[in-house]
Amino acid sequence: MTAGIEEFVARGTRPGRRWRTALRRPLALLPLGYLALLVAGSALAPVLAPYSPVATDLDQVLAGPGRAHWLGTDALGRDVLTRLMYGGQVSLLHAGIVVATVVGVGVTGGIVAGYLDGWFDRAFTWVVDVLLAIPVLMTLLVVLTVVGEHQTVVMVALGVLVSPGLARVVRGATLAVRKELYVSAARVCGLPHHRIVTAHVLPRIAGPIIVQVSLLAGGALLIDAGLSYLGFGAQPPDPTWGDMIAQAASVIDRQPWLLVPPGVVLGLAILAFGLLGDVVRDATAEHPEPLRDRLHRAHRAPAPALTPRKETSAALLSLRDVAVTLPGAHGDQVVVEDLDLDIGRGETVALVGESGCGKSITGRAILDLLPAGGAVTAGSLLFDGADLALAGARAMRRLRGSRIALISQDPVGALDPVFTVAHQVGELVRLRHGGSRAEVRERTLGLLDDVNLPEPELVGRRYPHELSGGMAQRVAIAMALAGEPSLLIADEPTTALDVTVQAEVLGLLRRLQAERGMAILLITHDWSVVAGFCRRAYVMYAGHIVESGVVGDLLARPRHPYTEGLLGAMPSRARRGGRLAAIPGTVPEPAHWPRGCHFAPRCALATAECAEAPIPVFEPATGHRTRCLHHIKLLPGGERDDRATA
Ligand SMILES: Nc1ncnc2c1ncn2[C@@H]1O[C@H](COP(=O)(O)OP(=O)(O)OP(=O)(O)O)[C@@H](O)[C@H]1O
Repeated sequence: MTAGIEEFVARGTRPGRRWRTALRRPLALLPLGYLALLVAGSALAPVLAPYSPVATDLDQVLAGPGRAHWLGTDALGRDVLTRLMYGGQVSLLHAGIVVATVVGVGVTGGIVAGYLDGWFDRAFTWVVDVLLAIPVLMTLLVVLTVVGEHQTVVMVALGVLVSPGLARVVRGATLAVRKELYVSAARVCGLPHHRIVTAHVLPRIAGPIIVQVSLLAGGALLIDAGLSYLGFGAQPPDPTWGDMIAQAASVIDRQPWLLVPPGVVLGLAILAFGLLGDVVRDATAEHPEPLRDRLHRAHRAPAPALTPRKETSAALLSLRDVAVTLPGAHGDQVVVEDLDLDIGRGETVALVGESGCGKSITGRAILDLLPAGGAVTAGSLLFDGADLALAGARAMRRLRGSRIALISQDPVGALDPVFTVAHQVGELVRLRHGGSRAEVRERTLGLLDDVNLPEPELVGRRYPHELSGGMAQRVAIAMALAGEPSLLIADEPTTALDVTVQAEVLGLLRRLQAERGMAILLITHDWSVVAGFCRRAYVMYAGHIVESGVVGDLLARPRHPYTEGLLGAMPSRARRGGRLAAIPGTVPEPAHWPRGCHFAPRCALATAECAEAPIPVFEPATGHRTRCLHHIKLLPGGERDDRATA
């Protein structure tokens, strides 16, 4: 891609620039200019208006437009232009109050509810539903009867009454953006909530909000005029546009012209707000969706040689008897149970198993990023000696991204599509290390260079949709490294990449781990990745760790039928010309876990006692554990040194 095209793409995708360009179009300039004229005319009325708004001239009653009175006079001989200017003060102020209330109540509430989810969202949705059931006009009339003379209160009440509709739209939009991987990634990186909302959520939902608010502003002007028309607005002799229309209507048979100035001014103001909304909607609609299905570049590179790993025995992360519960269709459901897992400093450990076994949920439990309603309901999660389960949300936020980082299987989705690579990496560098612009830039480029991105400056200027899958994963790794974590959780980091790029990314992770002494928990279902990358592995099945040990031992002497079945399904282990062995059946949903061994219904070795009670953990060899009653049968002439550890 040439620099010119890149510049064009960048110009086309950055929301701020797109909006500025959109707002410079004639279609936008016209309503903007008109509204600016109205605001300036009203604000400067005391200086610019030719007469006093209440000055009467009974010799000039119902005069048409002329030199003395450009827009004529009303039934009391008051200057129409002057009253239009002063009337604008009231009408525009009232519309402003309604809009401010809607933004304060509806927009802010909708964003907070959609972003926080959980009990606040449920309570907010309930309140919104109740408010939506209240008839706006009738309630407004009641408010007018009670506090009619306090127009500000009336307008605030109107704002509150019309807020629920917008709150729902905003909540829905925020909820959708919140589920985007790049928002989760921002949370994993430890960005504070207010920064995530302002930098990553708001830009994505600002379009619909502005469209709705501009339409509401026009609607508020109309309602305000309607109330004045009905005599509920500001009291005479103060002018309002609605009151001027009402007075013109009463003398329409004597001077029809009198209806034209306030009618046209009001009508054009409503039209201007509507047009502005259209322009913003068009600008938003032109925003291209990120191209997530970009082709990955395949480079024919030899598999990187294994480099020695720095490993020590001291446990950095130690999980004991951990249980995780998630909300299910029939109430809370245990999805991870009785889980023990250790990772030493600088160690690379795999968590391996089929889809749906609970690997990702385990990773998310460590990061305190469980789905809404999920919780660690038993056990301890010690990280560097401190229990994460007791750490509290604030401490976890500080820990995420700095001491523990995450990379996921969808690197493009983990990047915010509206910011450049350098902006996103730089944001984390600034958060973690502070420093001047130049220092942040230097560190950012250093990180991009560290992850082997060619021409870091050029890549830094790109947007996520301009990256290949491999490049995006390198950027995600650079972001994870920004806080110099001591533990990196890599959740299927190479699943979405083609084989050659997979090898490059694994090689990169291996180099970074060796250089930085960082521990890695690799979540995967791919034994070839485990074999080439990890020292130890935990095999997970239906919420249980069923076997763990040094990878070489697991590959050579699996002690659980599930591990044996998984290894048998590896293409590299299949006999030439033979069929791939597959484990019959599928992983059961947590609601259908058997009482005893979870694997029993799919296991060829299962006996009646497997189904009777939970299976204890055995340690047939030092450091090699299995949750199988029949593990001896897996070794011809099996060893008889079993010790139950649980
Ligand atoms: N947001 C959620 N709400 C309720 N249940 C969930 C949620 N996410 C996952 N689960 C359930 O938790 C269990 C474990 O899922 P998890 O995603 O951890 O599996 P996994 O082994 O990582 O699989 P995959 O490799 O497909 O991600 C599954 O039964 C799944 O249905």
